[in-house]
Amino acid sequence: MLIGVIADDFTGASDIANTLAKGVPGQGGLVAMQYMGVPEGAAGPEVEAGVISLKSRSVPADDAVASSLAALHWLKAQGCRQIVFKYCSTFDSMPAGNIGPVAEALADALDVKGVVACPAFPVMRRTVYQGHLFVGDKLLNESGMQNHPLTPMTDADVRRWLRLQTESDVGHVPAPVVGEGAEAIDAAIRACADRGETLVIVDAVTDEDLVRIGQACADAPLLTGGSGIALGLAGNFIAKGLATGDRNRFEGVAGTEAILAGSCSGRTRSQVDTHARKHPTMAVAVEDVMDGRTSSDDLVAFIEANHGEAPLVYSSAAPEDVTAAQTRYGAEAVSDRLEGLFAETVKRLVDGSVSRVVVAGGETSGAVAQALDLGGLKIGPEISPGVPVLFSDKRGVALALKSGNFGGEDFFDQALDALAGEGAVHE
Ligand SMILES: Nc1ncnc2c1ncn2[C@@H]1O[C@H](COP(=O)(O)OP(=O)(O)O)[C@@H](O)[C@H]1O
Ligand SMILES: O=C(O)[C@@H](O)C(=O)COP(=O)(O)O
Repeated sequence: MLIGVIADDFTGASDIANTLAKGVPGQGGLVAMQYMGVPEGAAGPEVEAGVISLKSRSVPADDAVASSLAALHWLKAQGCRQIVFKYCSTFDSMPAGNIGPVAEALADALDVKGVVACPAFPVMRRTVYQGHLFVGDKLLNESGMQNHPLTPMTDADVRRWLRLQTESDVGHVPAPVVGEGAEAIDAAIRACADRGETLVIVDAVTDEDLVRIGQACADAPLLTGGSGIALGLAGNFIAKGLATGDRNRFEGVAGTEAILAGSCSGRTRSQVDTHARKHPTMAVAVEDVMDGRTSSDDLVAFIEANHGEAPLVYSSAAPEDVTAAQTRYGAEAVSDRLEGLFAETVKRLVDGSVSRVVVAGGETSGAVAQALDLGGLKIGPEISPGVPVLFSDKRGVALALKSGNFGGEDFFDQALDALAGEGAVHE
């Protein structure tokens, strides 16, 4: 294994696994495998990029640090030369963490300072400029992310947000330096390290910026960021002759299907509305779940009654409804119950006949994937930017784990087709 990734959620893990597997146009990428938590045995010898999915974004900081260090330990034991800590391109975190504490703990363990921190993902219009994170032309805190149910992002200055979470000061490499190229970036990062800054926010507005940053960090033991931070990394290993540019092949999975949405992002809610115009959908009301009137029996029955019709169950709701539910029952209690409901539902469906599963929402995907005994997931073709086909040889199941904010309007149809081996849009 050449490169090891510690991802703080499951959709984020498949996002960066996709980047590493896609690699460089014309040159190919790395043989990538996504693991659900820290695996017990050793990785297969063919794996060049191992991506460990943790559910550490919204847990207490100490727990996030402990699971990330366990992941680091396993990845180092597989021979990884470079580690990436992957978090969300919208920098999802609370003022108390977990991005800062985990990144600093990994840096300490690897004895390194001047570690890049760059959430930019230009293809999804997340850019970092003057240390501020934008979604399209909106500052992060005006992009809708200020309403996130678990990690409301109320400050777009990621240097200031990260400083709330870190022990040492946070450095910054501005866009003009990034534009100068790998050498200038490397020198600027070294200067930050010399000042004792453990983490360094690096501006990036385009994919080319990210490739330059990746090249500057070819020998860095640790990088942190969104999936964009990996854009140049597969190429570094291929250029050194350490990787061949091969990737997994995927033929498609036949069988019945289920779609579950627990994301409340604007994008997912709009995808749900679009899907509902053509397919059977079931809305899951929080109060019915909390009061025990809706259980996995209802969801399983609905999906099974609509096999072949792309059935969708969703709890996705508008910000005012989310706030009302959280005020009434408590945010953690609502998330726990909904995630538990989706997890139990999928477990029962996959134990039955379902073999194509699409999930919207990072935390929701984490709960669902943990409930299934999937083993390592191979990375197949890209369905939509940041969302690849995943397939489990162990269970004969193909999945798409979609970040709430990712995918086009007809994502759910597109994903089911791709899981069947038809019509994946990118290679
Ligand atoms: N109607 C709802 N009210 C309150 N919380 C909800 C509702 N529906 C889903 N949630 C919770 O909100 C969280 C959404 O997070 P996540 O699944 O990561 O989506 P995203 O990818 O958009 O961040 C989950 O914990 C989910 O259980
Ligand atoms: O970086 C990203 O935007 C995604 O890979 C990601 O982490 C998404 O998280 P969720 O929106 O919670 O699914």
